[in-house]
Amino acid sequence: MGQDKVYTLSQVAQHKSTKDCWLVVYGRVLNLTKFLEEHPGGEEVLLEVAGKDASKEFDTIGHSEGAKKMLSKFQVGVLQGHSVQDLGGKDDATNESKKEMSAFVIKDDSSSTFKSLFDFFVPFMAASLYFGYRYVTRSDNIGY
Ligand code: HEM
Repeated sequence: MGQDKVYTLSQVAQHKSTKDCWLVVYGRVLNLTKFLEEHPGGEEVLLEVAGKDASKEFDTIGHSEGAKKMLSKFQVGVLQGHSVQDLGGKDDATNESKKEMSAFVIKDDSSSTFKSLFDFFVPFMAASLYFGYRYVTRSDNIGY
């Protein structure tokens, strides 16, 4: 309800009392008035950042997935310049599809390829020279 409404930070700043407490987390404008007393972290911390962007503080605490999913319940709009997808549940699916692809790298070690060719070539040349020499100096070709 009214979640697409766009607010500026100065509009959010008008709501920073115990009876009217808004704040911004991850680009969402949240009305936490009813949540103040229920917040497991206490109402003081929320009132300290009331009317402001509290994304950093929300993050620093290391809120649970459950806490993150609660955000959309209190949402009354979005902060100007932000577009927000619903975090509720979707996040897990997104993370799931982000599973990294591991690349198969065929090791292209050209120096070792060259080395094995060379290893073959040297004895081959040596054998050719040896048998070539034996051939031209063989004792039964004296007719030439
Ligand atoms: C904006 C909406 C917020 C919601 C829905 C929310 C919700 C919650 C929930 C459910 C918990 C219980 C622990 C957990 O599940 O992670 C919690 C704990 C806490 N929250 Fe929040 N919170 C909000 C904002 C904030 C902000 C802005 C601050 C700090 C400025 C804050 C500070 C804390 C602290 C200090 C705790 C206690 C952590 C502990 O005992 O380890 N919360 N909050």
